[in-house]
Amino acid sequence: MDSLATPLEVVARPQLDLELRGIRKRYGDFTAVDDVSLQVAKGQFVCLLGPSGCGKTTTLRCVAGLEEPDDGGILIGGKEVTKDPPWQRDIAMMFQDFALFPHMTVARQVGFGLEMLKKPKAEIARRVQEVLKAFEISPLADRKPGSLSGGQRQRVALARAMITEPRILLLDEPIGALDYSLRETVMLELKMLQQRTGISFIWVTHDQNEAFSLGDLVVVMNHAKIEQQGTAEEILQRPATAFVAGFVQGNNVFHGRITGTSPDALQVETSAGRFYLPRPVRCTPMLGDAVSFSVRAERITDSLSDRHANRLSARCTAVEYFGSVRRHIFERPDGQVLKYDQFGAYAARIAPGQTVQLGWLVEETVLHTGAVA
Ligand SMILES: Nc1ncnc2c1ncn2[C@@H]1O[C@H](COP(=O)(O)OP(=O)(O)OP(=O)(O)O)[C@@H](O)[C@H]1O
Repeated sequence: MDSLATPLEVVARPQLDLELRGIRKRYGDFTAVDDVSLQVAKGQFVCLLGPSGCGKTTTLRCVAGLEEPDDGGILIGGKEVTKDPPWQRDIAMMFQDFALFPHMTVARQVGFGLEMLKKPKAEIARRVQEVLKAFEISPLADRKPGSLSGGQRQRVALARAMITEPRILLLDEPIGALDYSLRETVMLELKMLQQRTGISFIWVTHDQNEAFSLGDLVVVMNHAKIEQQGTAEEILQRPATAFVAGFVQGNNVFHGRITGTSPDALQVETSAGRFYLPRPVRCTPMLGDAVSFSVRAERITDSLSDRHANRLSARCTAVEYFGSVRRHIFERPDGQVLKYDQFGAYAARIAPGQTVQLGWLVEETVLHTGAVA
């Protein structure tokens, strides 16, 4: 076995489908993936989420064996594969453009992976029939990709990827090319398929709705690094960094300095005023430290009581109605913009132009404590 570039001992952990140990990939002077570590449990649905260019696809290509990392190690099913070619890894890959072969029939296309593995012809024919049936594309068996709709092409690409029953399916923006109207149905189907087959999915997307509704584990990347990984709820409710808080929908992010500490609270001075935060358990910020924190738009209220220690006044500049929520946008003279969401079924109370006192509880304020794995 090749030794890993990291000094870590290789310990087989068969319960993990995938383990990345500090992988790094450079193109000349540019680092596309920087010290990325990740553990994917058996049958997990993992979404790599982040803005364009943050390194999601490069990470996926390293797992696939299409790129070789400069440092770090990759284990699939407990076996080190860092230098193995793609076909020796227990994976399959599906791309955004589906990468179908234009001159091949659907049936041949779907069986291609088994042909490459030199399986007997009779076995290939039987498996192709089964898989075409499972993906409800049997009537398309003799058609070529050019005559298929986007949704049909997507099914063919998926059937082709899954026929070899890989341990891990790598999907790069797999529904990015589909109409919006189709996406929700396809997402639900894919989630059910993933759960039924127990194959781990590593799904790259820049769409947070996709990531949060599908992923058992969501990995947020920025500038080649992992900023935070966790469940959708952990990331939405406890963003670890100002980047994550700003990237996911619905957070108000503040920057300031610590001006007071007590055993259970921190006092932070910002351009929008003084605010109070629960003192974190795992780190001890010091007086004068620069910090950032956030509060979610639905945690804010304009019905204030003595309990709302965090308050500010701001002018409403816009109200947007989304059905389930009514979002108010506020601005302050110091430039701080604030989002305040009300349950959409409630009657409108605030109109653009009004200046309103807003507040939230100390315990609803989240201090960003840095990258969290
Ligand atoms: N072969 C290459 N040579 C040079 N730079 C590259 C190469 N491949 C990727 N990069 C750069 O590495 C960075 C990360 O690219 P990557 O495709 O992994 O990002 P991404 O997060 O998947 O973005 P997107 O969502 O736009 O696909 C980008 O700045 C990209 O230009």
